[in-house]
Parts: sequence; C-alpha cells; structure tokens
Amino acid sequence: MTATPAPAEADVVVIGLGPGGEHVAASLARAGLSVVGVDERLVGGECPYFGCVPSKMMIRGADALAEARRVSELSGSADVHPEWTPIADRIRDEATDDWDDTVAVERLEKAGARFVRGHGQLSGPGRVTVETADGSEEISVRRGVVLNTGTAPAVPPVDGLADTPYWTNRDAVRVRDLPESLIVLGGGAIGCELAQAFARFGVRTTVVEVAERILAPEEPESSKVVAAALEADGIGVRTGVEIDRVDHDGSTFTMTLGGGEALEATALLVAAGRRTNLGDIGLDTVGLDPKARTLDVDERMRVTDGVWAIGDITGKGAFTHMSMYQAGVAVRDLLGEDGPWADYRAVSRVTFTDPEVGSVGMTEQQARDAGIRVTTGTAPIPESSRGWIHKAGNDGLIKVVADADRGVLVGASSVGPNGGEVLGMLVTAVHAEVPVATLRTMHFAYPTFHRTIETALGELEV
Ligand SMILES: Cc1cc2nc3c(=O)[nH]c(=O)nc-3n(C[C@H](O)[C@H](O)[C@H](O)COP(=O)(O)OP(=O)(O)OC[C@H]3O[C@@H](n4cnc5c(N)ncnc54)[C@H](O)[C@@H]3O)c2cc1C
Ligand SMILES: NC(=O)c1ccc[n+]([C@@H]2O[C@H](COP(=O)([O-])OP(=O)(O)OC[C@H]3O[C@@H](n4cnc5c(N)ncnc54)[C@H](O)[C@@H]3O)[C@@H](O)[C@H]2O)c1
Repeated sequence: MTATPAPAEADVVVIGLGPGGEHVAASLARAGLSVVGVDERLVGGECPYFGCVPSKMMIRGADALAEARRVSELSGSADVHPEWTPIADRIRDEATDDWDDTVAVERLEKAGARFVRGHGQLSGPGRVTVETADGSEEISVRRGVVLNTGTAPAVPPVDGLADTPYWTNRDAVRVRDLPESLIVLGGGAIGCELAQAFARFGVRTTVVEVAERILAPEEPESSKVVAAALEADGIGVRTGVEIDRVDHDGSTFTMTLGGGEALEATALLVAAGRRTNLGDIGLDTVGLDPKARTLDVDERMRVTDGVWAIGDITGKGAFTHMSMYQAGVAVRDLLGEDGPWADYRAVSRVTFTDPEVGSVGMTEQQARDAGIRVTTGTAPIPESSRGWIHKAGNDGLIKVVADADRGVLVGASSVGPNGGEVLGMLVTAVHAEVPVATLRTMHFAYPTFHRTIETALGELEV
C-alpha cells in the first residue's frame, strides 16, 4: 500500500501573482515567513505583460506623433512618418521579455518565496491545491491564503462575436502589423486609450459604446472633452448604440448596429470590461459564494477566517496602484502590525488618453447620491494663461467637487496636458481633507497648468 504523501506546509500561500500578489509574497518572504506564490500564467499579472505597461508604451509613441503634428501650428513644419515596429519591439523586448517571466520568478525566489506555476484553488480551511503540469500539489497553510487572481477580458454575448477572430487587450499588445481599420467595442479606459493610440498610427478607428457617453464613470464634462479629442484624431465615436451582431468573412469584420447600420473593419478589439477570476478557485470550500463576482473585504483585506483578498477581485477599483495599496495592508495584517488599514475616500485614477483624465474621490453625481450638500467649480484649461500659451493640444478642464457643509473637497477631475500629474495636489487635498479656505491661500506658480485649480476653487460656494 502506498502512503499518501504529507501535504507541503507554508505560513502563507498567495494564489495569483498580479502586482499586489507578487508584492505580498516577496514582502512576507523577506520578513521571514515561509511563502508559496502560485500563478498559472506570468508572475506580475496583467499590468506588465498585457495591460498598463505595454499600453502606455503604445501611448508614448502615439503622443510623440501627435505632438510632432502640432509643430505646424506652433513652430514650422515636421514630416511625420509613423512606424509601429519600434513600439512592437519595445513591448516585446523591454516590457515583456517576449512574454517571459523568468526575471520576475527569480526576483520572487531571491526574496525567499517558493514559486509554483499552476492553477491554485482553496480546498478547505487552511488548504490549497495546485494543479501543475506534473500533477497536483497539496499545501497546508498555517497563517493565511491571499487571493489575487485578477481578471480576464469580458466578452459580451453579442450574436456571432464568439465565432470571429476578435482581439482583446492580450492580442492588441502583441500586434506587429497594424490593421488598416479597427472597430473598438467599448468606450471605457481600455477602449479609449487603445483607440487613440492605434488611430495616431494611421489606423481608421471607430469606438462603439452602448452607454450614452464614453468614459461613463468620469464626470460628463470629462467624457465630452475626450470624445471631442478622439474625433479630432479622426476616430468615429458612436455612443448609445446597441450591437445586433458581428460577422467575419475571413478578412473583414461587419458589425451590425441596432438600427441596421453596418460598420466594417479589418480588426475588432473587444474592450467591454473584465470578469473576475473567481469561478474556479474553490470559494465554496471555505464557505464563500462560488458565484461571487467580487469578494467583500474588511479594512484589513480579510474575506473570512484565514483568507485575504487583494486587487481587482475586491471591486474597489481595478488599478495597479489599488492592488499594491491593498497588498501593503494585507502584509501589515499578516505580520501582526497595527495598521494603517484600508481607506478608499481618495482613490485616484488616470486614463491616459490625450488629454489625460485624472480624477480622485467622488464625481459630482456620486457626492449628491451620498447626500452631501455639493458645490462645484469648473475652469477650462484653454482659458488659463498656460492653456492659452500652450495652444495646440490644450483641451481640458479642472472640476472640483466640495462638501459645502464641511468646506473640503470630496472629489476632483483634472483633464488636460499632463492631467494625471496635475491631479497630484488634488489627491492630497481630498485625502488629507485640506480645507478649501487653506487651498485658496496657496501660491499657485504662474503660468502652470495646476494654477487652473485656483480658478476652479474660486467658483466654490464655500
Ligand atoms: C489594457 C489595460 C491597461 C491598463 N492600464 C492601467 C493603468 O494604466 N493603470 C492602472 O493602474 N491599471 C491599469 N490596468 C489595470 C491593471 O492591469 C490591473 O488593475 C492590475 O493588473 C491589478 O490586477 P490584480 O492585482 O487584481 O491581478 P492581475 O494583474 O489580473 O493578475 C492576476 C494573476 O493571477 C493569476 N491567476 C488567476 N487565477 C489563478 C489561479 N486560480 N491560480 C493561479 N494563478 C491565477 C493570473 O495568471 C494573473 O497572473 C490596465 C488593464 C488593462 C487590461
Ligand atoms: N489608465 C488606467 O488606469 C486603466 C486603463 C485601462 C484599464 N484600466 C482598468 O481596467 C478596467 C477595465 O477596462 P475596460 O475599458 O475594459 O472596462 P470598462 O468597464 O471601464 O469599460 C467597458 C465599456 O464597454 C462598454 N460595453 C460593455 N458591453 C458593451 C456592448 N455590448 N456594446 C458596446 N459597449 C459595451 C461599457 O458600457 C463600458 O463603457 C477599467 O475599469 C480600469 O479600472 C485602467
């Protein structure tokens, strides 16, 4: 009779090594805990290989082209000849090592963690099972399991779509030969960023969005500025449209819209949101709902006894900086430290279109829905001294949302050239609840873009 091998043991197992999971595994290992990190794909997750980093490399190249094209409005002439190969090479060689995570695995192991490549799942309280290429491994966990399984692209149930060779972000970042034309299904952050990047390289692009406006989570004013900027780049922006079906004849996609109109393109990018990787990780074995779309976490990132969750699966904001922030919280809790714990009042985010859309905290509507007595101030960038001097490419605005009773900002948007950088002081203001009266007494250097914040603050009835 063969005895069943005793399960391996670890203080902590991290299932899914997105940006936050990798940070948790490395930090706890460095602190002396025995840690197993499990990932079925690439250590580091979506951000470095298929998300933030490659998309921002595309955007960097695309924005350089746009800026060069502005020379004719400002300082002479420039012949611009876009080439995709330097972008594709940079993504393959500098960003992703040709989608190889050897360096990340070595970094993790150097920190003292053990890495297992395979599909991890909970198999009961304090137990994890990993299906690897060589079979199954059981791990008995002494202190806790941290879930960081992230998301995959969501593909909407549009008739015909599933049978076509559509792209998701994971294909778009690997493109070496640009298509002649592109339909982008979805006008969220991914759709808008990638549509503008491809269009600036000469791809005839249309964005198709079911909602009444693109970038719907942002202020309506921000959506309007970005829609106009995309249109100025020659992009068709179709909002409030239903898609009836999608066909592909071997070379061309045909997207039939609700009213019968047909759009054609040689490529189709699905950027219609994400689905969380929660369906096959054994949630039921620890008493959690196996159909959950996100996991409810407390301020220490605990889901239930012995289980922590971080990143996109917590539904607190699908951003790399959120995953890293929550990782820091979970590490402190797992090491028995005394906080600080999670606080989501001043979550910041930037959509890297040109103009960039930075925002923090609540939108005006969210603040009203929360029962706050709201006062807002808005100032257009082109009417500021710096915006006027900047001229070509100066679209944007600052909008501040204040609680009139408390005299503090609860949200703000910064749309414009370097809008994500200008956002910084607004994040400080919302996070630290700096009184509007104090903000108004600041020195705002002339002529900066951030000086427009002073104008917007002046409009608040506080
Ligand atoms: C195109 C694009 C652009 C983006 N741009 C930005 C940006 O500019 N700024 C920003 O802040 N955010 C951006 N994001 C979002 C950002 O990528 C994510 O929020 C970030 O990766 C954090 O995700 P995560 O930590 O939840 O996990 P993920 O990065 O999704 O990683 C999860 C990991 O878990 C693994 N995994 C899943 N299930 C299992 C399992 N059962 N067993 C083992 N392993 C498993 C996966 O293989 C993966 O490696 C972008 C996303 C996309 C798609
Ligand atoms: N710069 C950044 O920080 C950045 C960049 C990209 C992505 N992200 C993160 O990744 C997440 C996912 O991005 P995303 O853009 O895929 O998702 P999203 O949810 O932000 O946007 C998806 C869009 O697709 C639309 N849509 C859905 N089904 C549709 C249909 N059938 N027809 C037409 N339109 C449809 C939705 O109305 C929505 O506007 C974002 O929420 C964001 O947190 C962040």
